Amino acid sequence: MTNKLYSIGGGQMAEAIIRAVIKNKVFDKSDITVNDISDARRTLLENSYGIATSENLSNDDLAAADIIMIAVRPQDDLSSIAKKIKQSDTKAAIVSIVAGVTIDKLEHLLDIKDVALARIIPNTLTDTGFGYTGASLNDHIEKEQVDAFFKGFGKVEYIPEELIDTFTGYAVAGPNYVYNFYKDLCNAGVLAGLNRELANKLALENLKGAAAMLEQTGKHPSELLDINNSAGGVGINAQYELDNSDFSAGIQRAVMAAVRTTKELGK
Ligand SMILES: NC(=O)C1=CN([C@@H]2O[C@H](COP(=O)(O)OP(=O)(O)OC[C@H]3O[C@@H](n4cnc5c(N)ncnc54)[C@H](O)[C@@H]3O)[C@@H](O)[C@H]2O)C=CC1
Ligand SMILES: O=C(O)[C@@H]1CCC=N1
Repeated sequence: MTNKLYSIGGGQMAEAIIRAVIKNKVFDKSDITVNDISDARRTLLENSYGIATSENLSNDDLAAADIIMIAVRPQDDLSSIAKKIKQSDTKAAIVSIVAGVTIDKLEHLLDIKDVALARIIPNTLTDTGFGYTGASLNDHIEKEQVDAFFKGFGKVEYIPEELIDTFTGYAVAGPNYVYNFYKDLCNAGVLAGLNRELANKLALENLKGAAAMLEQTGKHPSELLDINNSAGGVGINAQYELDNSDFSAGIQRAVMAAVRTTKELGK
């Protein structure tokens, strides 16, 4: 792929995407430019990845791009950014990674006739090859314009836009729930008397192994729990305490809060 990628915003998520697409040879570093208002971010991106950066949005850069990625936060000045994109007369496909902001709102802000637009929600697992990006396309973009780019930083699931906030709170915030579970499991091991290193190692192995069991067997977790919990035994006693706690509802409330916040941020 020899296209040019121009990212407006070079924060944590843009950096993770850029690192992956360079590593996976979807873009050459010489074909990537990042515009960011932060001196510190521009310096870090130049030094770490050898890509070009710019402090201001230039018409020439925007016009030369094949893909323009909007990677600022929902609270940032999207309106001025959209105006500058329009002024450049660019023919680039616009890809927004901004959580919560709808295609309708983006089309309205950009005010470009038949603009080719994708709203995506990338996953932070970009370095691992795991993690789905959720992508919704408007009526003027061809999947082929962006598919290779999206696959350059993980897996992609094309979904109707009405699902994208749910996808964000559930799947994109998903590693957070797992990190929390891992943290608490490790602490439980330390509480029970294992040293930190051993507790962490055993918990990580179990996370990977349990995921592999779910994937390989295709069984519902309740079936696997039935195998593991012998009558009157260790597992069923642990199960009783989990069932008697806020464990299930806590996870479900957290996901619902994440979905709700995604919707609120986009307003
Ligand atoms: N961090 C995450 O896990 C995920 C983030 N996102 C979305 O990605 C977007 C960026 O998130 P992060 O990278 O985490 O935030 P961040 O705060 O690390 O990055 C935002 C960057 O935009 C720059 N910026 C702000 N206003 C600007 C402007 N007018 N012109 C140019 N640059 C400007 C800031 O200096 C900063 O470097 C957000 O909209 C977020 O919803 C989407 C999926 C996951
Ligand atoms: O918390 C955040 O801002 C990002 C956006 C979606 C998931 N995490």
